[in-house]
Amino acid sequence: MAPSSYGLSRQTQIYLSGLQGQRPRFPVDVEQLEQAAHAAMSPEARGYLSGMTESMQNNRAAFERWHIIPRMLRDVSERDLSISLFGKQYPTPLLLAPIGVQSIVHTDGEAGVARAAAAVGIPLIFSTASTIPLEHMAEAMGDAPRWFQLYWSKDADFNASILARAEQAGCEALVVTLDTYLLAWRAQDIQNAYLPFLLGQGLGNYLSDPAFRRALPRPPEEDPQAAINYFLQIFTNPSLTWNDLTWLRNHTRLPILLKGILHPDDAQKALDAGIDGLIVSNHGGRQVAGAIASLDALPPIAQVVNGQIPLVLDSGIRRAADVIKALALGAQAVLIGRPYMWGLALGGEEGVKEVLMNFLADLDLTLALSGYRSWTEVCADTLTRA
Ligand SMILES: Cc1cc2nc3c(=O)[nH]c(=O)nc-3n(C[C@H](O)[C@H](O)[C@H](O)COP(=O)(O)O)c2cc1C
Ligand SMILES: O=C(O)C(=O)c1ccccc1
Repeated sequence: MAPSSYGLSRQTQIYLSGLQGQRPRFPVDVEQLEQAAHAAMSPEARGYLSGMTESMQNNRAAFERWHIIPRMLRDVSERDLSISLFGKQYPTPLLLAPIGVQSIVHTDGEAGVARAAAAVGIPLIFSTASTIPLEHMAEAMGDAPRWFQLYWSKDADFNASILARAEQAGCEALVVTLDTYLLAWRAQDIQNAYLPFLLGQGLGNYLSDPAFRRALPRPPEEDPQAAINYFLQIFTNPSLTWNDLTWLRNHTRLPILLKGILHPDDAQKALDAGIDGLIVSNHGGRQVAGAIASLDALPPIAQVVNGQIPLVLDSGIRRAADVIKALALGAQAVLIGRPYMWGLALGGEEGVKEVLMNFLADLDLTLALSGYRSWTEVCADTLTRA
């Protein structure tokens, strides 16, 4: 992979545009970006995207308890930000988290995010709960890398069918989300009595699926309500256990990552089951109020896993320094969630692109200024406890 120059070229381009009187169109500072995006959204979409605020603050506090100790005079003129996962090379350790119902914040929705991810070169994880079918997102991305996230439903035929479709659409890995087998008590959504599926949003993969359609009394075009009801009936499956993972292995050739692992004993169970990777995540603080911050869960999990399989972290990644902290504590990659949705809410596809290009520039410069040329050099010594 070519040495990185994300940072310097982006800075130069922005400063030069400034000479022509042009300023960035969207807030560069991530807190201001969030505020501006919140102001641009409907109260229902804002409530849905935010979820539970106290668990999110817990995630942020965990990042703030670690500080980077920059190192000097180490020739960082050429940098390589790339990583390799499951035998594939990716340009940076960033991927876009699977986020359902993107259509509620902007009409560009999933297609806009897919085009932006492909343009910027950050792999995208398709959510099962996308408003458009995964094939449409794949088409919008050309050859750019994508993974698929599965909400493991009660309908085995649908599960098998959607896994085959994801493989067919060029997804390179399968993320199985374990922490959302019920939707949490989310006060804002309950207050707004708002669930996007009831309005037909987020059902693209279901309505287009032959197995799902076979289970309906009439086609969804004739009887949308019956389709929504069936979706609500099968969407999640709280009866799953570790034994069910064999079914998955028999239905996909892709590497399997489990998303939502927070306890080292669960990490051990995943290793015993022959799982290929873990996503250490508390679902962006959206499921269990008072859950451990994912960054705090990472070191004990990294100890158990001991390099046997890749670890990915999400929940609270907001800027480059957070990525360095996660990698120093044992992750090989991270997922960005809400920040790209804020870009989408403010500027559709262009907004997502801008947020991601700023993130990459920050990542390149912060890695260099911390004294590192590549991720292999980042380790426990990189950080100190605040
Ligand atoms: C609006 C919204 C929808 C989400 N939908 C999904 C989903 O469909 N599948 C999934 O595995 N995770 C979903 N997540 C969780 C994200 O994948 C990710 O774990 C979380 O957003 C990361 O935290 P961050 O937003 O702080 O970066 C969703 C998160 C949000 C904010
Ligand atoms: O809202 C969520 O956090 C989430 O994961 C989800 C669940 C179902 C459909 C879409 C998103």
